[in-house]
Amino acid sequence: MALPRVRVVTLNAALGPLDYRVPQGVVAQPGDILTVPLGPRQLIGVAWEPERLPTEEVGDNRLRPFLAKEDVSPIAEPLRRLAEWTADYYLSPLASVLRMILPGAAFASPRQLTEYRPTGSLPDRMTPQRRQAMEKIEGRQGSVRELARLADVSDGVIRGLVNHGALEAVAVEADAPFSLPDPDHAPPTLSAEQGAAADRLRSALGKGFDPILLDGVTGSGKTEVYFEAIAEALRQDRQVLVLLPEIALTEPFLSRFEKRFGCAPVSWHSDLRASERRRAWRAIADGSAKVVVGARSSLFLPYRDLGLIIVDEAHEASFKQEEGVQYHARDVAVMRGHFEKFPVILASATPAIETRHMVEIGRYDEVCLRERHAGAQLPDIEAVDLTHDPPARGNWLAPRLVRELEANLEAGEQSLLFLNRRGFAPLTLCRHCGHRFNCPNCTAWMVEHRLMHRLACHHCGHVMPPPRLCPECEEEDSLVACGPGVERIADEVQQLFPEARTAIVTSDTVWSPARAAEFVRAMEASEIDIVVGTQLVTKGYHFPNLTLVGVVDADLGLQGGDLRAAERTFQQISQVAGRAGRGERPGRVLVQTHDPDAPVIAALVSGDGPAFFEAETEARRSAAMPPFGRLAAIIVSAEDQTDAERTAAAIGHARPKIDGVAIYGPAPAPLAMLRGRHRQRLLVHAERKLDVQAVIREWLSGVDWPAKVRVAVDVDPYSFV
Ligand SMILES: Nc1ncnc2c1ncn2[C@@H]1O[C@H](COP(=O)(O)OP(=O)(O)OP(=O)(O)O)[C@@H](O)[C@H]1O
Ligand SMILES: [Zn+2]
Repeated sequence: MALPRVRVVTLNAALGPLDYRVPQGVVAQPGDILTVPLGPRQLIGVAWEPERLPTEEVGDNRLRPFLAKEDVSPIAEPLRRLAEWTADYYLSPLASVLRMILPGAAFASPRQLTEYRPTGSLPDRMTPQRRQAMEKIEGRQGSVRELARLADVSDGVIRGLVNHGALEAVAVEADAPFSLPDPDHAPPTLSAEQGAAADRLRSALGKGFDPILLDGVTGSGKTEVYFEAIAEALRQDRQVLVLLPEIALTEPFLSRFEKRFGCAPVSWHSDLRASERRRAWRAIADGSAKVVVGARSSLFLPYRDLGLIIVDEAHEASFKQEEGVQYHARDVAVMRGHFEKFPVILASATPAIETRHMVEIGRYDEVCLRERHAGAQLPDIEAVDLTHDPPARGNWLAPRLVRELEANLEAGEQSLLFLNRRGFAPLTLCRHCGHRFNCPNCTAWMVEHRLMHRLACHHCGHVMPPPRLCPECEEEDSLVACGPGVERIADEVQQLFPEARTAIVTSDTVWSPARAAEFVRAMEASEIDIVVGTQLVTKGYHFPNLTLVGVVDADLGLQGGDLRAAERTFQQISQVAGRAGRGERPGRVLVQTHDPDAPVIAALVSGDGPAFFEAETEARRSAAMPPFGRLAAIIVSAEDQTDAERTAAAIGHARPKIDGVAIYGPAPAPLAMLRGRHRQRLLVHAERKLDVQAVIREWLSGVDWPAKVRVAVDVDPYSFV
């Protein structure tokens, strides 16, 4: 008789499925999480249905027993199916998907652990490193390793601070339970329109798969309305996941949630400490974490009884993961609802063409909110033609916008200037010889950050101090900043209105939920008059006293010929415009452009979004672009240029000749070098009905390449660099 055996997928993407013997007296079912031996190592893996993962059978005599069954809930069948679907669709190893279900922190730490926090006293001897550490740590708490990483110092510096009494140990109970949100804590009084929408969402709960687009203008109360769906899920004792596009949005969400439900939800994002991660993961898996709010990585966690997913700001491109498994969290959220049979709500004021199309063909239902809450009006949008009304020399704000800022300051109202560029200037060059500062690792300019006093590459993070001499011609003080970033706009505002209180809001200044909370507090306390920010401030926030929005450069996003450039510009400007006039006073929006006749600008000004989307949709349809056709990018990269070129050429050479598929390239990717790797790209354009993954899988399986070359496939790409 054959020995009882189990097939295991480990979390190591380089390994295929492995078979183990089931030790006597133990039962192993698909989904169980096991510790298995591999040579001298121990690995975590998941038991899987053997018939779904065919592999070469190992004889009974070579079968080793697995070591242990982990004391956590097994991965349920629908989640196993979702993992397989994700791996297949995005052409990724199943192991890489499992790593998102079972992140390291889930098992690592013990029940009780030690963390450290500032005591308030400083050591007698203050080294620059110690000072840096204490500044960066601020009021935070974490393990030695976490604080060291946070402060960008060695573990030794942190230990030194502990020994000198500047940091003290705290014992943390790793698995303390979370509070339960109360669906009846403080329900709002909904308007008739909101009430009807909430009814529709509530009625979807507990009845199976039901994807719904919640399409409501900015400030219409989408959040209030989907909170009612959350309340219903809580009454049915199901778990809920709310996906947000950025962790900076988490904090305002938490406090709003707490007002409605009496306690904060469980959050999951990259800023969590290991202890918080373990605690959240365990509560998610045992079902005691009722409502989870998180970034896209929270989508794959093993919820015990998920009954609803809400994707807020569902049009946001940041839901697309650009590394590892290159999945789109919005699309996988819908698939999760399909496998686990629950409703999925996509909330947006500017839904993506892909999502609208799903509504059009009847796959998704649509619920609309057409009015702002409490009679607030949508702001007027006006174009400022920079050709006719140019800014003063060396400045970036047109006289018309400056006058409006002044009027707003006098009226004691807040203003927001939007420019999607971090730093002071995107390009630095030598006025004497024309030398440009490029990143040594990337095809990109070094961006000047005056606040941090350095030049930085936004692709790889390479930094250098701004040199006094030009490295090319050695001319002194010859470097000039070209073009504006938010810091430069903030400088201009300071010069125009020295008395105004300004704040710069970018990922450099608001990098954590705590920072975001501080920004919200300062805005609400009217400690800020003018905010200068990147896309980080365009969504989610609700500041009633914010009445003027200026878009510094509406043409910026239209450069580069990206498939979604116009759509994204429309979404971004509508979103940022939507921050204005949310309270009692009406808002106004000035959009600076060199091309007021461009269809996207004209549509924003006339308010005719539907016509713009229709024209964009038709353009996509006639070019058979997504969602009417399919795209996939194959990126070949290597440290050595010739290696990358050779493999790309071999892949190009083996290209399949199939009706309905066009293959472009290989050619150097627009970002020809990234993090020190040379990149070649092929683009696959296929008819909608074609199984493009099967074509690519078959194609690449016939080509070999050296281990130092990386070949990544990006299915449904959002980035074309
Ligand atoms: N029925 C209601 N009762 C009380 N306050 C409400 C109600 N509906 C909306 N609000 C308030 O109006 C403001 C805007 O609502 P909310 O943020 O939910 O809109 P939104 O559609 O999600 O906005 P956006 O898409 O612009 O982020 C919030 O401060 C919210 O608390
Ligand atoms: Zn770089």
